[in-house]
Amino acid sequence: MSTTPTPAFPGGTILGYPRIGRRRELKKAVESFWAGRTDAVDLEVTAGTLRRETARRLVDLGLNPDDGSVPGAFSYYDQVLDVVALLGAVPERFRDLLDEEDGSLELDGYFTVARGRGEDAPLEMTKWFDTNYHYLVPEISETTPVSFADHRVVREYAEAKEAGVTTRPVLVGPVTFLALSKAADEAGDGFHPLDRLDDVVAAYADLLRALAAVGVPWVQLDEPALVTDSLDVPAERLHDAVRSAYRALATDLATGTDDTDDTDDTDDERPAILVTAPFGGLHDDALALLAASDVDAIAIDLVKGAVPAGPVPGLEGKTLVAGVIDGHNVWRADLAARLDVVGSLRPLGAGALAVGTSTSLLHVPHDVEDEVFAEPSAGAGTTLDPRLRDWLAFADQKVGEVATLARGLAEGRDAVADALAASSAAVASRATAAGVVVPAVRDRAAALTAADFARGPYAERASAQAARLNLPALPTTTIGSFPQTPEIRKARAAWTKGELPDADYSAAMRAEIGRVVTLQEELGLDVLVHGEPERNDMVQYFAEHLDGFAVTANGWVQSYGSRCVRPPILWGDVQRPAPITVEWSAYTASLTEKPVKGMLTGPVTILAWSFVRDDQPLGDTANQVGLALRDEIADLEAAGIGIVQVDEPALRELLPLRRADQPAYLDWSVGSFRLATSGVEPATQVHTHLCYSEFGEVIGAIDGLDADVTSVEAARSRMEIVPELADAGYSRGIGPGVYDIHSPRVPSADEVTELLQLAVKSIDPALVWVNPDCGLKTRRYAEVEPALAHLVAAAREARATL
Ligand SMILES: CN1c2c(nc(N)[nH]c2=O)NC[C@@H]1CNc1ccc(C(=O)N[C@@H](CCC(=O)N[C@@H](CCC(=O)N[C@@H](CCC(=O)O)C(=O)O)C(=O)O)C(=O)O)cc1
Ligand SMILES: N[C@@H](CCS)C(=O)O
Ligand SMILES: [Zn+2]
Repeated sequence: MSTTPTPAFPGGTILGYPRIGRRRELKKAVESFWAGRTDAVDLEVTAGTLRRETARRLVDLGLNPDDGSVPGAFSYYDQVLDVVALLGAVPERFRDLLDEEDGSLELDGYFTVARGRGEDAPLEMTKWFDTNYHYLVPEISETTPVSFADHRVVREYAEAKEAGVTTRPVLVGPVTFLALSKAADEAGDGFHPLDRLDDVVAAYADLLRALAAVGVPWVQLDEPALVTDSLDVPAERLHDAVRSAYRALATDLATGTDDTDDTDDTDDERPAILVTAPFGGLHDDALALLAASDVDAIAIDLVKGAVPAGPVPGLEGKTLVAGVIDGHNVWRADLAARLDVVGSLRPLGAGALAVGTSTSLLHVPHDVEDEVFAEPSAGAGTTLDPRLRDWLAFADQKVGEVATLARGLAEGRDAVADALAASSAAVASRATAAGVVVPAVRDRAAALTAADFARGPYAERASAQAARLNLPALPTTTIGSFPQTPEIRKARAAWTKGELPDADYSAAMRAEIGRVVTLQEELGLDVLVHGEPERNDMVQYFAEHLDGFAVTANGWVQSYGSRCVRPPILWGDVQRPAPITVEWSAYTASLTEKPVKGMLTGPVTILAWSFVRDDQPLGDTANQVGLALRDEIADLEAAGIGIVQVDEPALRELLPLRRADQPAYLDWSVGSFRLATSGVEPATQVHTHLCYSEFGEVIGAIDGLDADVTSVEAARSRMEIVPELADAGYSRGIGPGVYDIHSPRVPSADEVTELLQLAVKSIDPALVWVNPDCGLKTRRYAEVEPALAHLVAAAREARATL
């Protein structure tokens, strides 16, 4: 039984912090290691410096250096992969990478599991709850090795301690780890990774003993699986797992023999345990279970989740960490209102309350002060409107907010009265600022009718498009982007800095488009694209050209591994001051006789990959973006572009984690896409593209988009989605990806043929298009050229057999 060290984290805490570095130092160090320019020691030195600087920075920002309030949440690549490494739980194909003595994985091996090796595919990547962060999916079977193999967490604690900060190691919890894993190929029928819970928990217990042995006061185990009901595990099974895991970790390991002992020499078998449940409301049953367990603190998300009803038996011996500062968006909080929410937890009967963030701060940029604030200027526009400075809170500002609220909780509101007043004033100034509400935008949205969301019958569209486009059976195309070469990036970097004049930059991009068109013609593709060289990112680019958005200079957020994005900030009503893509598409069309596909990012994806305003329903914001895109599509059509693709890769990502909330989401998300695309003539062909997720759950919505052609990621799952779509009655064009662009591997023509045959077996071949899984921006030409040549050859061969 634990005697709880209450109150925990009286100065407030955060659940995690960005780890890529303020200037992407980790990204650069990791990529330089991969390229062989530096060795593992160099990388470890850079990472160590970054970790120490982070710990000290968090203390400077107000977190207590001595009581485990500072999270130790570093990762070289991904926190789920870190647990795979902790346990040595790698798939069979990577077992040779494990150390023969202790089953651990060296840094090189760790990256190999993440990135693959020759024919050995890396772990699959998928979205982390409803964020734009991707984790690696562990593959577990009855025989996967599981032990406490890697002591990195212990070493990193010692490193921070040495630098004067007592950190709280952060790990994905055992239940979430297994709930998110998939059964490895060799697993028997009916096996679920959770069948290995006892083994995994035993390894975590060994880790906790090792942490206790070096005096770690607190450990954090993240269990976001407990906020969703849409995993493939029944809630009862998850709850049984929670009961069993935390009995073994919290009850069966002794702790608290002497909480006042500040030496490292105790009889504790484990540190105090904080279990967190970010990204939504914790299931009532799970809260009850955790409260009844012997864990020492529970963190709940009070941004996405509601205040639970109380009292909750068992909480009296625990600290409840109130996640009132939003870890997933960038708006400065109304601190007085947030303090009220903390106060409203009193009826739950917790032994103590602490202030925290709703999620890790991994999902927001480092620091507002890293931005350049100036009146909007010409050029690429990474300066921020000075008004935004006062409205925003990135990770560092959020730590300050947590510290202020904690002080208010401990000492009373008067102690922080000035800070509360300043935050309320900032929130109020945002509400009334010019551009936040634009009457013309509101009037246009209010005048919409059902007719604005619908096109004419598909049969009529299909025949008009066939007559106009005159395409062969199994038409070939690509998803839009071609490789973003170092030359393109260099030119854009120079242009952004003002070192390359607009005309020269534009000429460089046009030259690139010319090369991409020539290549596609030589390859024999049927529908051509311009290759998107002018886009830094498929969302940021549009945000730069729409009113109501701001973009940052240094607001990098990790998307996966070393890849980062700078999510735009959607702060006001959205409108399109001028056409965005028309000039590029029209120029492309002037270079070829083949049909050219215009390329836009859809409203849902623009919202999903931006920091969105929180002062109106997301559906209203989506319709504003939808209307701006509708105007863009009308202009493309007027410029003679006969095919327009509107990408919605994030349609699945924004799907609410609770099933009850999903129908309303699907309604507005599908609606905003239809609003964007329904203004065109029947002869204009609308494509959409979906990737990065399992789309089985949104099959109905894919049909509801009413696009003439839908391309979907399908190569790795071997066309799994095609029969699912056919069974659901989907009967418009479908382009299941036949080239897995996530891998440097070049598929042979035979492999492409095999995938194509699988597709045409389960759906009318007249509907099938031939394309890669996604855009080619992250690949190199040396891979893309042969892969596309094989794709075209396979399509031609298949045509002959139809
Ligand atoms: C499709 N995906 C996307 C998601 N979210 C988005 N917002 N965008 C997406 O495309 N989510 C799901 C997936 C995630 N996938 C990816 C894939 C690839 C990246 C990626 O490559 N990111 C790049 C940064 C891209 C970018 O913003 N490029 C800019 C700036 C480039 C840069 O760093 N320039 C250097 C100078 C370069 C030089 O001199 O050579 C600099 O500024 O220092 C651009 O092209 O202008 C990355 O590097 O991580 C992300 C998500
Ligand atoms: N048109 C985009 C879609 C990515 S999801 C591209 O090709 O990169
Ligand atoms: Zn894609």
